[in-house]
Amino acid sequence: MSEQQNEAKKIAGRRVIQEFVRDGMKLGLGSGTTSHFFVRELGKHVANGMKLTCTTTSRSTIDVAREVGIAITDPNDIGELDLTVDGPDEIDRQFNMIKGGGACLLWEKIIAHASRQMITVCDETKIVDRLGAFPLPVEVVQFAWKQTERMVARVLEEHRIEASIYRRMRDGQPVVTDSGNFILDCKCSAIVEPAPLEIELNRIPGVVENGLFTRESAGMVVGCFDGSSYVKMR
Ligand SMILES: O=C[C@H](O)[C@H](O)[C@H](O)COP(=O)(O)O
Repeated sequence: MSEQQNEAKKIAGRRVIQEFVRDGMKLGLGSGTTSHFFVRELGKHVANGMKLTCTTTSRSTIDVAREVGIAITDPNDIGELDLTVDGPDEIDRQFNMIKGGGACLLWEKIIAHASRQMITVCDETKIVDRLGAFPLPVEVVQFAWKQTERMVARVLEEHRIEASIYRRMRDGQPVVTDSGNFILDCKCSAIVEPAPLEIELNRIPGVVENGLFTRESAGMVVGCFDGSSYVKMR
């Protein structure tokens, strides 16, 4: 990842705080490198006295938040959130996203839906004309995962999507999510109709959640390589 891209992520995070975060809010903190830059920026405001009640979308974000002095509330004890800020792996101009490159999609979707508003934070490289270059993650229970994989392949085929599906591995071991599940990464041809695909994948027994987020994002805050940023609302 280039230094320029990291800088664009930081710029976007600062802009989110400026435009959307207010004292007293209940916030959902997203996962991944972009969200972590945002959390680190937020830590500076908390250190300067901003009062926030925060919960997170992954164990990794809990660690980053604590590191920068942000207390984390159990999601069961927070009620409805005002705002969740989270990053995509890809986002199109209709605000459809692929998420889950860091295996956090399930908690991310739960927390996004627990919030009155979700804002996407990203650098300009994440914006695409059509979803599908980034492999679509599907979180599945461990039991009979190869059967679930066959059913995922069938649904993708029904959507006329050519796909290669791989169980995600790291250091020779299957990746296990924060909820104890596996991830199937689906390297797809272009995803033309993400909204029905999102629903149909989730109808498969064994699928816990998939990385298509077609309804959640209310707007995007984009950091650019030239140092500028912009906000686009749905
Ligand atoms: O599971 C991970 C999340 O969906 C991330 O928010 C997503 O992968 C984007 O991560 P990054 O900001 O590192 O590109």
